[in-house]
Amino acid sequence: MSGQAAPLGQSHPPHGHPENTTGTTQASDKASTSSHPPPSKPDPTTLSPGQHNAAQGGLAAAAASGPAELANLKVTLKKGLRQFPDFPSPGILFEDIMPIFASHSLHSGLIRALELQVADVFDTTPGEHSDVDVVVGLESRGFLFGPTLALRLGAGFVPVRKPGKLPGQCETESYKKEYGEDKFQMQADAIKQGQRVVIVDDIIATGGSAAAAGSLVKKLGGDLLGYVFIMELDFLKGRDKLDAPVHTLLSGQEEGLKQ
Ligand SMILES: O=P(O)(O)OC[C@H]1O[C@H](OP(=O)(O)OP(=O)(O)O)[C@H](O)[C@@H]1O
Ligand SMILES: Nc1ncnc2[nH]cnc12
Repeated sequence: MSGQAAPLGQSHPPHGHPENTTGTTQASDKASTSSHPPPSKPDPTTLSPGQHNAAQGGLAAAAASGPAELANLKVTLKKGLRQFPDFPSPGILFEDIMPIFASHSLHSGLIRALELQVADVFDTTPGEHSDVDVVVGLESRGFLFGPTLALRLGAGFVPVRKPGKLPGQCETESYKKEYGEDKFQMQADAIKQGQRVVIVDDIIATGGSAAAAGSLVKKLGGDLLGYVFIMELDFLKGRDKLDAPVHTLLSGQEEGLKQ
C-alpha cells in the first residue's frame, strides 16, 4: 500500500482516548499518541510487571493467568492503536497498528495475546507444541507477527503474497477489499495435504483478503482450522464471507466514517 504516515500532530488519538469519538483532528493529539501520553494518562506501551513477565511466554505464566491475562492484554493493545480518517482514500477510517510494533512491551504483549487466543480457541496449551502445523500470514501486515506466532506454536510459516513475488508454480485468487481490488498468490507446494492451518492477518474489514487466502489454502489441500485477526471492523461483516471459525483480539468501528 502506498502513502505516508501523517505527522504526529495530524494523527487521530488512540483508542480509549476521550477525544477518540469526534473523528476530528485535535491540537492536543501531539501530546496523546500512544508513544507520548500526557502525564495523567498511563502509558499503554508499558505493561504491568505481571503482564510483562507473561508476555515473554512460558507455561508458568500461562498457568498463573490465562483468560484474565488475555483480557488485560486486549485492553492494553487497543489503547496502542491509532486511527487516521480518510486514509488511504476518502471515507476510510484507517486503523494504524504500527505503534504496537514500535513498542517492545506492546509487541511482546501482542504475541503473547495471540498465543493465548490460539491456545484457547484451538484447545492447546500455551508454551507447548500446538495442534497447528502451519501459520499462513497475509502480505504485508500479516508478516509482522505471523512468523513469531508460528515459532511460539511450534508451527511453520507460509506467506500469501501479492502477484509476481513468489517463484515457481503458484495458485492465484482475485479479491476485493475495503479500499480496492487485488490478487493473492501462494506457492503450490507450500502446504502439504491435510496440514492444519491457521490464517492470520492484522485486520478483517470486508473479508475479501481473508476469503481469498482461505480459498488458496484449501486449493493446496490444507485443513483450515480458522482465522485469527488482531482487529475486526464489525460493521463491514467480513466474517460472513469466511467458512472457517473467525477469532479476533479486538473489535471496533461499529460504523465507518459518516460522509
Ligand atoms: O478485509 P479486507 O477488506 O480484505 O481488508 C483487510 C486487508 O487490508 C489490509 O491490507 P492491504 O491490502 O491494505 O495491504 P498491506 O497489509 O500491504 O498494507 C489489511 O492488512 C488486510 O490484509
Ligand atoms: N480501515 C482499515 N484500517 C486499516 N487497514 C485496513 N484494511 C482494510 N480496511 C482497513
